[in-house]
Amino acid sequence: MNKIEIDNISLTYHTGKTSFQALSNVSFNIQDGEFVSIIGSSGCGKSSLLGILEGLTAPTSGQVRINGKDIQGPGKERSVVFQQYALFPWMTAEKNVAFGLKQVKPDLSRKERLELANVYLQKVGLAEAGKKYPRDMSGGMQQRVAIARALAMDTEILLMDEPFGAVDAKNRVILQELLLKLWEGDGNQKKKTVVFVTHDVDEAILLSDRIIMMKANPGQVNKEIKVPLPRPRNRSELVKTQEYSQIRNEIMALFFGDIKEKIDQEAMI
Ligand SMILES: Nc1ncnc2c1ncn2[C@@H]1O[C@H](COP(=O)(O)OP(=O)(O)OP(=O)(O)O)[C@@H](O)[C@H]1O
Repeated sequence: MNKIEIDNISLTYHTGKTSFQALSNVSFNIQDGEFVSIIGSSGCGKSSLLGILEGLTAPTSGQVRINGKDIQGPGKERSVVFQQYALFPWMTAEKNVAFGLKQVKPDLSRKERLELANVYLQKVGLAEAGKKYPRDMSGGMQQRVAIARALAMDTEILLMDEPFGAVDAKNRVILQELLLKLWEGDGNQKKKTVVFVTHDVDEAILLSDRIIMMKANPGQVNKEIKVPLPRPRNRSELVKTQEYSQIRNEIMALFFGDIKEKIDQEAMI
């Protein structure tokens, strides 16, 4: 079943007298419970597309349907994790997580919200950090809180815009493993539909069922690439397989094709 239908989306930004077409005729569907990454060179419109899925940006033309209905703005079935942790600095970790719950589970009491917040902080390895403020946490810890907040909201769809882009290499690997473990679950829970924007090819292959490669000027879908690697996935085993190398090589060739013109132009300057 299609969870998300992106139907011929175009987006033009207008700034003063100038206009810029960021997206052109973007169409693809995302299945219920599918993990889809959007990847492509800088400026190809990945964040713009995610903003449209979030409901904060209206496309200039085209439609996005979720569960078969046109979206009219942000909705309770979607939660978002950004690159910058977007935590409220004046709230403790548990209150940041509980705040997200207030919007989607208004029937819970304050005490119940804080309890649930702590359950999710525990899931992301922050059982002891509930009373800490963002200023007292590392970037990696803050991003765990942001993930806990999104997961605690228990929305059907999780939109993630380069969520590990601002953390160091070691924490990036740890957070990728954590997300993979939480999303794959133990096979008994219903999987969330995830749309994950990244620049990192290996991250996209490790996590995704399918990768949407975009290209720039204007932003459009270049190719959809299936990632039929078995789950649960193990990074160290995966990278040794021929299938992994094939997918990686295909993506790198597409990337290079997209940026070659720019490299050639700069070489002539
Ligand atoms: N509010 C805006 N007004 C005008 N132009 C914009 C606006 N937001 C984005 N753009 C332009 O639209 C294009 C796509 O931007 P977007 O941030 O969606 O790309 P991206 O693929 O996410 O880039 P990156 O990987 O660098 O984050 C870029 O050229 C950008 O400069």
